[in-house]
Amino acid sequence: MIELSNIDVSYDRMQVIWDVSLELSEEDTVVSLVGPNGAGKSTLMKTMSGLHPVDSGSVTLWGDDVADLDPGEIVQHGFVLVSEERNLFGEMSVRENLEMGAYRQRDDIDARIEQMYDRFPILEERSEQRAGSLSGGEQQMLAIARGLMSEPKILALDEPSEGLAPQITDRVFEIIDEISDETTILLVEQHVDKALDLADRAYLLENGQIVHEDTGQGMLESDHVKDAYL
Ligand SMILES: Nc1ncnc2c1ncn2[C@@H]1O[C@H](COP(=O)(O)OP(=O)(O)OP(=O)(O)O)[C@@H](O)[C@H]1O
Repeated sequence: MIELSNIDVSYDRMQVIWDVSLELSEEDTVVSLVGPNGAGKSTLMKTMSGLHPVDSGSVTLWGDDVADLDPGEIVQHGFVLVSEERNLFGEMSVRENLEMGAYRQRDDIDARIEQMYDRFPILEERSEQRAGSLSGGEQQMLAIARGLMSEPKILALDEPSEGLAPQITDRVFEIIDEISDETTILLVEQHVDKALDLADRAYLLENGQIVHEDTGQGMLESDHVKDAYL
């Protein structure tokens, strides 16, 4: 579905990604990208969603070069990024935020909102409330639900548990597990143990390079990962 081939990425003249190749296929449920702060995980996600260009190499979605697509077309191709910042419309209601998530696909919006309310009952309770007034956990659920409104084939989640209490974090991981039955998840998470536990495959990124690829379980058992990240 998505393929990165030998990509290099820089900010101004500082190179932060070096010769990275990875792919996600229809068979994947959860693919986790782990590594220390500053390794380049968010940058890779931004590159995949067309928000940051590559210096060399290519990023393709279903065979089309991402560089030739605008961000809306990338969503239509089935790749949605829920970034760390969540980017909700704080002054708009929960329901309006969900409607915005479907801006590229206006059919059956009400039915899809109902599906989201079934999966996230708290959002139905808060339906008419301003998104900005929700708790951190509720905002994260809204950000995920809004991402799902366009029925992506790949949902990329950048640090979904950022700033959340442990109990809410556990709920967010349960939700990711549920969603992964229908949608491939690309996950970046500071809770490395949880991210690997859910993952069918994982990549370890250090200093902008992929240094290890394995199953989630294999990575959990790796001495290097255990020593450095668990
Ligand atoms: N907008 C930017 N301008 C300049 N440098 C940046 C920018 N964003 C990220 N970087 C740098 O690129 C490198 C990779 O950052 P990135 O945020 O992708 O890492 P990360 O693995 O997601 O880390 P974290 O877990 O801390 O978010 C870091 O050295 C970072 O300082």
